[in-house]
Amino acid sequence: MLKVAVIGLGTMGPGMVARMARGGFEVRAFDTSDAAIDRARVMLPQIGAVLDQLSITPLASGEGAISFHRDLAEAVAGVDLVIENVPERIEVKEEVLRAISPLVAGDCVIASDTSGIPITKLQAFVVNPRRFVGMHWSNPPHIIPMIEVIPGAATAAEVVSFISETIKGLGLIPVLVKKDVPGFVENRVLYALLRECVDLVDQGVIDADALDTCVSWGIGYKLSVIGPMALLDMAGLDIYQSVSGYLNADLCNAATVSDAITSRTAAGRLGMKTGGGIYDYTPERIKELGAERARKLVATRRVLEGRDTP
Ligand SMILES: NC(=O)c1ccc[n+]([C@@H]2O[C@H](COP(=O)([O-])OP(=O)(O)OC[C@H]3O[C@@H](n4cnc5c(N)ncnc54)[C@H](O)[C@@H]3O)[C@@H](O)[C@H]2O)c1
Ligand SMILES: Cc1ncc(CO)c(C(=O)O)c1O
Repeated sequence: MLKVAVIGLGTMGPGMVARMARGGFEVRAFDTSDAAIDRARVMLPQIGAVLDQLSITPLASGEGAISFHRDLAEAVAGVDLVIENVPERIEVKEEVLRAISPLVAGDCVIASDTSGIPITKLQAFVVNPRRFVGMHWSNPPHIIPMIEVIPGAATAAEVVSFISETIKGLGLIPVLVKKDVPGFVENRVLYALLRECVDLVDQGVIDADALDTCVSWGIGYKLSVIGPMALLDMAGLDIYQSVSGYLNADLCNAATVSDAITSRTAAGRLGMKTGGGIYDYTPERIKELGAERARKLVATRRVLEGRDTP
């Protein structure tokens, strides 16, 4: 049985912990915050119910044990894989990786769930960079099956294979990112899209809720079935060439973050986690949205996997 430690139990942690335990791994869950540990404990049953709805059943050998830890050495002792999952600030990741690295066995693999900090940069913070790799999950991690695998400059080929096979062994989908570029692939695409969306709302081209409807029921819906490269062939490369010819130069290419975002974060409006961001949320509405989105994501995934042919 694979032994895994997840370091950081915030937005991503509980779903990762539950998903790997469901795959039979022994999972050690660590956070420096008691509140985060308590929240993760509370979330596990509801995450498990979503995994049941996805027909992601425990292996015959049963679900892996989950243990919670406040002592880092205890959390990572004897594990095969450590997943660093702390805030997306390189100074925090450096501190955590430098703390973890001397505590693990020589053959232990350390992976980062970073959203886009180059793996080669993070490799500088561990004793054995050959055993360090990017393992970028997507939110919500217990539902989205695709995980990016990103080798850094020093990552050993067998470590890439190990992580890819581990992901496959969970019934998830590893995608190899061949070059260690900032943002990897998923977030480069997502952030190009988000930059354009924020700019369109900033310019008054469309209201925020109408933009969400436009993208979700237009390209979002389509891309869930037809990937971008396949879409080019469906639309016609001649159409893409003609439209790009006049549109590319007009797209947002801002190198800075919109004031609409920076003013909100400065005011503490971070989104659902603070009760308001682009939209406002009550605790009840957050719960409603969480359940509704999980239900819809589960139903969509079941259809995409061919489990529920309507
Ligand atoms: N939120 C997303 O949509 C998403 C998706 C994929 C990947 N990621 C990436 O995953 C990582 C974690 O993201 P998140 O959204 O879960 O962050 P988060 O801020 O929600 O949670 C971070 C957790 O780390 C804990 N923490 C802080 N310092 C710590 C330390 N020294 N040791 C152990 N725990 C510590 C915090 O208490 C918190 O519980 C980031 O690198 C992020 O970019 C985020
Ligand atoms: C806004 C945003 N930023 C990063 C990520 C993943 O690293 C996500 C996501 O997983 O959905 C995201 O929505």
